[in-house]
Amino acid sequence: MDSLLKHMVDMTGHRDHTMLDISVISAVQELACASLARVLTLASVRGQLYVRPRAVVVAGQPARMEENPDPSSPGEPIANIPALAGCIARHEAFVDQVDATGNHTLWLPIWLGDKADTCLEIVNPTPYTSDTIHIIGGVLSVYRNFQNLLDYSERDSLTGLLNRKTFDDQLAKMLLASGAEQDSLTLPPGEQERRQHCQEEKQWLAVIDVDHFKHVNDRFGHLYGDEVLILIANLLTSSFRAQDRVFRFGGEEFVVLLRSSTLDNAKKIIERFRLNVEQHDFPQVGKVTVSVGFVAISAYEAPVVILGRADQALYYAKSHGRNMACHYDELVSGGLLQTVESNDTAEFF
Ligand SMILES: Nc1nc2c(ncn2[C@@H]2O[C@H](COP(=O)(O)OP(=O)(O)OP(=O)(O)O)[C@@H](O)[C@H]2O)c(=O)[nH]1
Repeated sequence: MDSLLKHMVDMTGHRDHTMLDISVISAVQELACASLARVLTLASVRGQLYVRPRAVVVAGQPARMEENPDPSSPGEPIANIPALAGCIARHEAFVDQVDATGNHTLWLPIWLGDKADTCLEIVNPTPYTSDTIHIIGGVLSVYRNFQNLLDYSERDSLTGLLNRKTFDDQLAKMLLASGAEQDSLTLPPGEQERRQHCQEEKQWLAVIDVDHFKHVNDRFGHLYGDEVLILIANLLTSSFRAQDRVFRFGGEEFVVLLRSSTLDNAKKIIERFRLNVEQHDFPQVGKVTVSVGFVAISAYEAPVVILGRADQALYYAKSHGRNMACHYDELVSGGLLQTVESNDTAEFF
């Protein structure tokens, strides 16, 4: 009982999804004396469910996050794990399967209404007692409630997108990850040149602003204005990829962090979104357009500098006709934007 309480205190002491995941699998692994426990993400892509591990703990070792080896892949099709696929299809609380080596795998989806986007997987050489399943079920209920609470504090209440506060945390994490990656690269002779020729995958930041939104509010009223923002949030979510992150920054401004993309792909994805908005028929309001400014994220630049550059490209789009996406570096190299270095940051004129 002491151990259970200790885990509950630990779980509810976090303000971060990653730490909460680490904390829940550590608790479950210890309470079930499991050889392995994982937190799985269940992602729906074009109507198909995929499974991807996001945290793992092996008995005797500390829990750790699982890096996605291929960010462009949504994971393993759930059809490859028939027992779990059946459990999800039947909306069951758990399913237990014994494999050829005698190991028992217990899957417990975290249901929120009729949707489960997280599942716990616990592997054990011996069968689970009903007491163990009961205790784990209780831990998972606390986990689910706490996850809900974290979601609520991280999201914008109108659109359901991630909010500005979450953006600061996620950008800091992205900068840390890309800094570590860049530092670990010791390029052999010739590789530097080769990389400059082929397009490198980078992280990108895009700032999106609805054009003439004040006019929408003034002409149709705030309720229709709000509906436009919700529909644009939906178009953002459907136009960008599952590994990208979409934020409402406030008002009619949105920010997207695009992960691991070449310049050509980043352009294509952003342009696809801009066109999706242009072609959408907004009820009552009719046509709405957006302007976009985007820039590559560098681990060696302060967040305020990166954001400032994307804003400058957005400002350029706004003042040159709107309904367009502008790439900061292209504007600078084309002589359309000028930067002057001052101290260690760049300023614009
Ligand atoms: N309906 C609604 N309107 C909002 C919300 N937040 C901000 N606004 C409005 O968004 C409008 C933004 O107007 P401006 O900053 O002048 O920009 P704009 O009219 O889009 O013009 P450009 O950006 O230059 O194309 C203001 O009228 C704000 O009141 C919101 O949550 N809901």
